Amino acid sequence: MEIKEERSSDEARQFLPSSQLDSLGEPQFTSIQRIANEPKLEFSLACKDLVAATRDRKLNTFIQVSVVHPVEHILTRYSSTEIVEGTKDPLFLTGVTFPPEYPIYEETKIKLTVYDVKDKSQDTVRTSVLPDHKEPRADVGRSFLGCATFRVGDLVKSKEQQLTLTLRTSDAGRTVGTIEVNLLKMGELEEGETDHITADTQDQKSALVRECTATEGISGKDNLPSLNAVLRNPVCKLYRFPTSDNKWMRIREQMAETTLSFHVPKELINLHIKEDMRRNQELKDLGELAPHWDNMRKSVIAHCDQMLSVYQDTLAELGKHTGSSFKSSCSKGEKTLEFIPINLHLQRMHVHSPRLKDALYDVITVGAPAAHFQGFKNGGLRKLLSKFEAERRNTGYQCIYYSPENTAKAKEVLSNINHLQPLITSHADLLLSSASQRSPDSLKNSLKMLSEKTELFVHAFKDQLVRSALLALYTARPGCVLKKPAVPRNSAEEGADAQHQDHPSQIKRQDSIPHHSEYDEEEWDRVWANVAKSLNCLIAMVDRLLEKDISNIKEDENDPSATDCKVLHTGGDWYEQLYPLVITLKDCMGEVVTRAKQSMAFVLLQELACGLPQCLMLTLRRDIVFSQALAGLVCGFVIKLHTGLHDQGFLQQLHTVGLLVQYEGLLSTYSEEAGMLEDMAVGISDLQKVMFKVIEAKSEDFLPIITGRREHYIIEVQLPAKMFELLPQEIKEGKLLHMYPVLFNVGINEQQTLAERFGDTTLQENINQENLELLKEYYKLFMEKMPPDCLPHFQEQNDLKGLLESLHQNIQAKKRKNVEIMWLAATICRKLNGVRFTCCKSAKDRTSMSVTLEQCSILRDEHQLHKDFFIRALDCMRREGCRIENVLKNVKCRKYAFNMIQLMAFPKYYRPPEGTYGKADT
Ligand SMILES: O=P(O)(O)O[C@H]1[C@H](O)[C@@H](O)[C@H](O)[C@H](O)[C@@H]1OP(=O)(O)O
Repeated sequence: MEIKEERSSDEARQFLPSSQLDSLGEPQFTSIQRIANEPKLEFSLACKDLVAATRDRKLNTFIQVSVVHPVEHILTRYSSTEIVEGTKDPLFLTGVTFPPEYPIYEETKIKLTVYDVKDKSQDTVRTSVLPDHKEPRADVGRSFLGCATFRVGDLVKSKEQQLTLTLRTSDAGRTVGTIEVNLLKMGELEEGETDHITADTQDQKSALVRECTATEGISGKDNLPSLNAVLRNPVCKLYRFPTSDNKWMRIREQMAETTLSFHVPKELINLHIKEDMRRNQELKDLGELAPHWDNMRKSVIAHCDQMLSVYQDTLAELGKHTGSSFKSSCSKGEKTLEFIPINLHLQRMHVHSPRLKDALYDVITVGAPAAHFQGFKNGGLRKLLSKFEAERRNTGYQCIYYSPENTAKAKEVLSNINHLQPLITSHADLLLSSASQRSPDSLKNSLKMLSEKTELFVHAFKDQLVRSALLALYTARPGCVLKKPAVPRNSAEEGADAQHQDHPSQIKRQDSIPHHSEYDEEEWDRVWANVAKSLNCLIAMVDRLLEKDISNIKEDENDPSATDCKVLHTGGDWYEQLYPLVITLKDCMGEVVTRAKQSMAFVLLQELACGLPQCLMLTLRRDIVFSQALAGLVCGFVIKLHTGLHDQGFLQQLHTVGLLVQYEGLLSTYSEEAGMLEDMAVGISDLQKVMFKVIEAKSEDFLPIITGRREHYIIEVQLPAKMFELLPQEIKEGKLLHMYPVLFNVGINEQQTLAERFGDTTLQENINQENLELLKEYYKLFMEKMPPDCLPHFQEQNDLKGLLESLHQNIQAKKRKNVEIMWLAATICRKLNGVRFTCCKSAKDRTSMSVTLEQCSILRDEHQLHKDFFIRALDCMRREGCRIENVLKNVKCRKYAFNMIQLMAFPKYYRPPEGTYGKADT
């Protein structure tokens, strides 16, 4: 029989014979009845009276689960249980679950093979992909005990929902015990069913009682289309753990990749290309410049064009990418995948425990957003940006220094112009068409819109920066050069900045051209004020026309015979009277636009020229890091929105306060990872520039839409009409939703030991301190804006206050590898309804240790996991759970990439179980 190793549900299609592939939707096999979006089949396993090959040997067993296809009889290795030590009656905590899309039918057979593990560290079969031997070799750390096969239909139709199978040796001869298969129904559990099993091993001391209670479905089948649009290749695991009062709780662990890994970066690069093309055009449109400035412009444009082609090439490459929707850890240094987040996944724990409501705990796991291809030789963004800014200030380069704030302001003014000018033009045209139709209401409306937009437009130029830049540009025109800086009165660049706002000293003034004293500073005021004046004229004219109209109507009421000729006469008048005023408004606006655009483009020219080519490389680096961070954030937001749709408190919090987004970083502050942490800190902080908006989907394409520019992005998340209806009015009306990202980092590996002993940990300390302040600000806002009883977890305000205080103290304490910081920050985040992220370099090894620890700690603290089973639960999740599958899909090997030295350096609960770690090609 042919053997295959199960990978993902997508690949599950490969297990079907080609004749079946076409009929996947309508198989000729009997499908298993199930609830939409719920797993197809779930069962738990236990063995009884196992017989060891040699007497006196205590058995350490696990079961390997394989699926036999009904037609082709291909055997697919599907999953395994954990190893239960020292008993002939093992009860396995790891169950088996088949996700909704898995091709499994009543006719499908399942083979259960029991192995005895002799040496856990040598348990290579389960840590790598090897064919199943009919007679497994005993020299690989385990030996075959026996196997049994059953038909899925027999299990689902059995009266007791249970099968007891005889285990036989492979020659179908000797009986070596029995296996009990218990069907589980997570969504619709029966009341009062109990099953007492007393374990006889050290780990299974307590009497285990299985009891099921009815549950409220929380997976939300209505959410399917819009959630399915972003989630891919789910992996699903099932466990049952005892509670402190000897009941069973069931845990479904899920992990899925997301199409957003590629969608968001592609959208973003597209926007960068548009933004940069527009900027390059604006530089070209600066008009005639003196030779010094013109050469500078040429050089800047050449560099910018080069950079533009880098973005275009990357986008083209990403366009070719098909297949998997995640970037593996091995691809982190690939140039064409620079913008894609590493190993981005949703990690979900669904808890169904007796007497408690079902609960979902989500963590987004992703590699630290960082520019791996550019490398970390000179550090990361945090250092690079401040170094660059300091150098730019201090070098006497031949250009004018504008502070980062003023450069950002210039970009904002340009963006406002580009946004408002077409709007004003179209409202002005609407006004004229209302006039020609002689429609008073529509005239009033279009005038209202026109006034609003024109006021915004006029307001956009109030900044002193525009004045100072206009003068600077004036002096940069051909023939005008100055000895002295051309700083106008009340310059925007005050204090230190003003000293640097200078022209190249070596350029001499030519006497034939105007001195800056000849510059008419008031001219700009006049041009600018003309827009407002021409708007006022329009308003006055419309008022007059409308007044006249009313008086005509009154007259008509007295003399109806005069109506016809008046309508004709005054109708024509309206358009004719307004037309010249509209043209004047457009002309005045055009004049302002030309001047303002050129002056602002001149500011941008300085920014670029001062730091070529580093500034473009830094922008690229920042874009790369931001793209990775944004893909994760969008994924986190979409999932949070779907799970919180029925929680009115959360929705209110979302639009009144905003969303807390908490990142747990596990990077060390030593060597390259310090650079990664610097990148990550900037990338996360840049997420403050992002706002979300929820819109109703008009088609089946639910993917988010991104608009904006580097300083400010809006992400429109689409929901189907039925779900959109559930939102509060404010969100439905398009209220922008704010993000509050915070990062807390605690390095835990051997590199961090080095940093603590011989290096420097200030980077981590500073980041944690800064982000604590941000978290406190969010908490303050939350307390001000939200009623105290609005959150499900928010029973005691003091709770949160105490946690924040404790976090504060732990950060101050500067204790080594203080993982308490992470637990506190994560708990605060959950209590504040935030989105949780966990990141290390690749989100594969350390992240897996951390999320599994977090899951088990939640089970202990919130769901009464029996304290004796804490470590066993942790080991189950690490050995057979979603995260080892994550390792497999990244490096094609089921081993966490830790060696003994690394392990010894980890805090105790971050160490994986024996046999699950070792050398792997990462
Ligand atoms: O997922 P990570 O923890 O970043 O993986 C690390 C691992 O912790 C470390 O022990 C190993 O030596 C590798 O550096 C892993 O990183 P890769 O990015 O190479 O997977």
